[in-house]
Amino acid sequence: MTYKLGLTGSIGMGKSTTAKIFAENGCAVWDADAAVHRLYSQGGAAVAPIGHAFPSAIVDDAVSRDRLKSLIADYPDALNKIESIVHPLVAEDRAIYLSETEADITVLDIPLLFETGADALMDATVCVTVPPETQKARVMERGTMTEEQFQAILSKQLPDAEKRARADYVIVTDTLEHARAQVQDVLKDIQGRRTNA
Ligand SMILES: CC(C)(COP(=O)(O)OP(=O)(O)OC[C@H]1O[C@@H](n2cnc3c(N)ncnc32)[C@H](O)[C@@H]1O)[C@@H](O)C(=O)NCCC(=O)NCCS
Ligand SMILES: Nc1ncnc2c1ncn2[C@@H]1O[C@H](COP(=O)(O)OP(=O)(O)OP(=O)(O)O)[C@@H](O)[C@H]1O
Repeated sequence: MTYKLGLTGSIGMGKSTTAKIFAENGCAVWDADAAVHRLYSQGGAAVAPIGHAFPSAIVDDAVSRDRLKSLIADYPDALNKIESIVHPLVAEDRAIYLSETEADITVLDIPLLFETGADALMDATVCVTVPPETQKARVMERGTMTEEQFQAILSKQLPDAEKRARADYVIVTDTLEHARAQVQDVLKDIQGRRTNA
């Protein structure tokens, strides 16, 4: 059975970039945000239930993220309702992926790893981190969110310090070289433990 390595970190901390480095080192990667993109697209399983709860969120038979973001800005509680629809569908997508993968190690990029209790299903966990000023600058640089939207998402996430305390491994994503070296250290450690087990 594949070794399940849960990868988390707050918004903009470097999960996707670090997941890519794990993939370059031979790991399979399942990405929760990418699963949400599939679920929201035409024919995706979230389109009907989101449309039922928020008819204005549907554009061209798909869930519009821009419409969702303005709904959340107007009604902050909308995010809880969206989560209650989306999270079970994401968990189903993950279970199917895990049952089919033949990789030795699978990295599961899950922003809400600890918040949703998915950490209990993992063999080990990794938290990516940078100082809060760097985090905010990186998110704002993308230009996809207002400061209010950033704060709304941040307030839904476990604080960075708590994630770091709970994770088995911490990777500082200040530079790519540093992140690559730490990914290799994590993989060496896991492989060592598996051969000694
Ligand atoms: C709020 C939405 C419309 C924003 O879309 P947008 O494309 O601008 O941003 P993106 O999806 O890339 O999210 C940016 C960051 O915020 C995180 N995030 C998204 N939703 C949440 C949430 N409900 N709670 C905490 N963090 C979240 C993402 O994981 C990511 O790290 C979208 O993220 C969404 O529909 N979220 C609800 C589904 C969900 O809970 N996803 C989290 C992973 S399962
Ligand atoms: N090790 C690193 N060195 C330098 N820059 C990095 C590193 N890791 C990530 N970044 C930069 O930080 C930004 C956020 O990274 P990334 O998209 O990987 O974060 P994320 O945690 O997946 O974000 P989100 O939570 O919004 O999905 C990007 O601009 C990326 O280029």
